[in-house]
Amino acid sequence: MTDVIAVTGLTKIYGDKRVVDDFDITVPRGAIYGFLGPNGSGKTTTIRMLCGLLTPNAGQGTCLGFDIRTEADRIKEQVGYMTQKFSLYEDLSIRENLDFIGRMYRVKNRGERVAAALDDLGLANRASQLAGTLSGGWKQRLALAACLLHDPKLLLLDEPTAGVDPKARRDFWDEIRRLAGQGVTVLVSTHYMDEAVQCDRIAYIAYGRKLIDGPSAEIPQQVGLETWRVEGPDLAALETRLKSMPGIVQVARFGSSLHVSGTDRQAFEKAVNALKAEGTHRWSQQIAGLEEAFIYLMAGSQDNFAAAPDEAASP
Ligand SMILES: Nc1ncnc2c1ncn2[C@@H]1O[C@H](COP(=O)(O)OP(=O)(O)OP(=O)(O)O)[C@@H](O)[C@H]1O
Repeated sequence: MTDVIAVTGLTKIYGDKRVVDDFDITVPRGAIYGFLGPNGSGKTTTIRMLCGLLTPNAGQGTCLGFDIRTEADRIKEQVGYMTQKFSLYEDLSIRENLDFIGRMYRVKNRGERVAAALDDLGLANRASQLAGTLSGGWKQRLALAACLLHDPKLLLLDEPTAGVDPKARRDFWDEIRRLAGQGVTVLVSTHYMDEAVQCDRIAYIAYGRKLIDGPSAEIPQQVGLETWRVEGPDLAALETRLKSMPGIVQVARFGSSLHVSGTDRQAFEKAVNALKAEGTHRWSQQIAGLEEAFIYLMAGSQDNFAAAPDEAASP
């Protein structure tokens, strides 16, 4: 089995709303697969269908070689799922939480495994502390340790670093890469661009529909942005002007420069050439990166609660 996840047509309907609509995904073994999209776009619902926690209204496929509809129990045994909200018991100690998870998964040599996890975490001397008293970064590390206790082959991480400081996020990603190097497959949802860049592949979802999917290095090309970088005086005023010009679809501030993008080459170049002719700023052509592509996609779909699905069909 080379594909750890292979599903097609996944659909989930709540009331009259298709919160996940005809979703396909293939995740190869050992990949770090980024799952991006605005709030309410259906990422959590999809993750839950993939591991058999939710039954889809339509669609089929396998996770870890097991049928997502009929073999959910087998899938759950081999998946480590880190939920968006801290899901350990705040009023149990760190050790009690790990021990409880170990029991649930019938982990062999449980005492040793829990002790090793506490050592790895650097929490051995605080094992009796209540989990609820840990800081956000430590809670996240504990949650990751807990979902690794049974040696899962697949990690499903739902916004694991939300609200965590940059150092803790970096450490977390070092650990994710180490695990992927050992052959663990990782599907991770995130809103952070610096994390998206670290993924081998990315799927972008809005209103339950997949808008784009590919190797992260190829996403900017798929989005098709032409980009220029502008430096010079009074960028705020220039930004306002640029935003009102036809052909310009995005103006993003990057430090002391603006990255100006368009998708219709002719209209875009006409706008850029008019401003360049004024001679007030330095213009240099830029290859659009994942960051520009991501800002563009996010801007096009904003928050999924804010508009009707038909308005989100294209970014
Ligand atoms: N049990 C449910 N009943 C009704 N609607 C639901 C249910 N679960 C999720 N939804 C709706 O489905 C949509 C997708 O939610 P989901 O949590 O999957 O999105 P998400 O992309 O994970 O969002 P976020 O980034 O905010 O976590 C939302 O509009 C949500 O309100």
